[in-house]
Amino acid sequence: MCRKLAIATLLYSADYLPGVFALGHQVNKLLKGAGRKDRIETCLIVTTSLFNDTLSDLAKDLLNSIYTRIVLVEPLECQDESIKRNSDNLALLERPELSFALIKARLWELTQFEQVLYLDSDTLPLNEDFLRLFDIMSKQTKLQIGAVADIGWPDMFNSGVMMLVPDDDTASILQNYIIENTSIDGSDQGILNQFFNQNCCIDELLRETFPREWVQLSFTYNVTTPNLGYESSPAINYFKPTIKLIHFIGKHKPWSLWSQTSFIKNEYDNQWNDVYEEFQEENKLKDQVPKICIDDSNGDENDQAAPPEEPPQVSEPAPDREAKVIQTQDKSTEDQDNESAPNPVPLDFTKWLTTFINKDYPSNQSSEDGVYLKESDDNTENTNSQPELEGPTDDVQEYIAYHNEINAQIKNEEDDHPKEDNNSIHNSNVEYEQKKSPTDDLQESEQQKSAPDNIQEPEQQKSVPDNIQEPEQQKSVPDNIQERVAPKNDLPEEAEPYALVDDNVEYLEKEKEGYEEFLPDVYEADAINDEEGENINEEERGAGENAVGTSVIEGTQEEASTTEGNDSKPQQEMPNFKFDWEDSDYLSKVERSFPDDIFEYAVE
Ligand SMILES: O=c1ccn([C@@H]2O[C@H](COP(=O)(O)OP(=O)(O)O[C@H]3O[C@H](CO)[C@@H](O)[C@H](O)[C@H]3O)[C@@H](O)[C@H]2O)c(=O)[nH]1
Ligand SMILES: [Mn+2]
Repeated sequence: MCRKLAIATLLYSADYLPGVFALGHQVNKLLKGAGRKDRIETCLIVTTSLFNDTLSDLAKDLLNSIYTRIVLVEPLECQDESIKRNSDNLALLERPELSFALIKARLWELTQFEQVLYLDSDTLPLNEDFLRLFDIMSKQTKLQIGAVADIGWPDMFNSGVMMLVPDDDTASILQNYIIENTSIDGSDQGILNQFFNQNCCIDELLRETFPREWVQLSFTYNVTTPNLGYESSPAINYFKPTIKLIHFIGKHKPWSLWSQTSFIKNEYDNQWNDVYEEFQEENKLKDQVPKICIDDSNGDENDQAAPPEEPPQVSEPAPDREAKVIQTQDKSTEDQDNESAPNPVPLDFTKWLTTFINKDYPSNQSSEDGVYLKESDDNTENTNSQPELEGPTDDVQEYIAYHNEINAQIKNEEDDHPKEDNNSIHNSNVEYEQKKSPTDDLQESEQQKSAPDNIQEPEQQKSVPDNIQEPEQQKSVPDNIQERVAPKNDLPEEAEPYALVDDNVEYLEKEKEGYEEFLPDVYEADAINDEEGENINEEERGAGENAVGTSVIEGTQEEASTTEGNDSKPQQEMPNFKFDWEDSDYLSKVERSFPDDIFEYAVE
């Protein structure tokens, strides 16, 4: 009998895409190395509106190539109420963007799998040994969760790495529990602990009958960093060879500018960078996605070019999609002579976002619209829910607004300084994109016919509607809630979200000619044909598999970095990339809601 296994991660905002890319890339590599690529699926849980409305075709294409299954999910029912209820606790965390992480509760809806290893997108497995979790927890029951103690409160688990058994009943009960209870930390970690962790049952009497169980795993499966408490601990040296996975908790992720420019670098940040670099190289993104560097002398940014002699692989100019992809390369390719820039930063958030976010999205939306608001509108009758979604919504709006502003700026600069035509393909694409008209949209719609097989994979099509139409789940929701538009009704009959996916892919298909080389070759339609044969029946799954690894310990190693790659070559004269608003008091207005990276980037 086959055990259907998956490694899943989550994405509900575009700024975590680097994490999702790097993680997927690394997991694929390790699965391959372990000879388990055909036995364990890689699954991305992504919010429908983010995927359909916000991500660029390039981003979707990459995600499709990395993950064997992409599951589009709608916000939880009563998300607004839950977020509101949790807002005070979440404020203590100072991480408003995490309000939406409650959507992790949908992981238990992935009943197409018998067991799922969930990994936050800010995690990085270091070696194949992390796959041992499937062995350690091979007898896991649906009432158990396997996780590592959190360093903040070790009687609770960290929800960035979780072994779970999907189950409709559990999913339904959990989602009701979320509706009715306030999370300790205002987000998923708190509420999942309250739901699964016996330690969170502070009434001794009730604890006797606590129905679920946290199975504590070795810290080496989820070594969180930064971890100041352990920073100078010799334990890190002792346990280092046993560490299987690193988790970059907190506001600053390895891909954020703060991390990139910080003098103090964690060696694991560097490892993450290596993986991301490799991902880019394998997918030929280096020529597609611009970089910047930070000029330390004046704080201005300067673009680092993709080599102009290696333009995208097309000789014919200007399909729409390509134009989108190339759109931001104008700055980075113009006037470039391939100098290696000092202090290269792998991700230019501004341009990076314009590459991976559907450029049409912001311009088609009113400034009041945002990703989260849109989702909220889709799922509730309450159209005034935006204040409750303040954090993420504002963030998304802000960076979309920012992104528009940058585009406008770039365009102005182009008008002022017409490009030298040493990159005619790029330039023509840019112009093409900027001239994009309604006619182009018509052309796009013509392209929406046959999607590639991988997307039409029936299982994948099934996954969302099945999950969302789960009748028990509906039943168990209180009446007042049920009257609200249930997610299943918002996912108009299975095809609609996929129609959108297909549209995008279809769009790719037509353009594929120019991108063939670019398209990664890692997609495997049938990832699970598993004969692992462990044949574990539900009943046989005894409780209390105390999967405890032997060693529990360790935290972080922060190391002063040798600022590698900092070989300051003289900068080429670059257009002034400082914006008017930088001299105004604009930043004082936007500081509150800008994502860190962008804010830091702007300040610098
Ligand atoms: O804007 C966001 C924020 C989060 N995520 C996803 O949600 C996960 C959780 O967010 P993260 O920033 O990783 O949270 P942590 O800093 O790791 O904070 C802790 O607290 C969170 C809230 O309880 C838990 O979700 C985490 O697992 C736990 O490690 C991310 O990895 C992403 O997969 C997004 O897609 N977009
Ligand atoms: Mn995390």
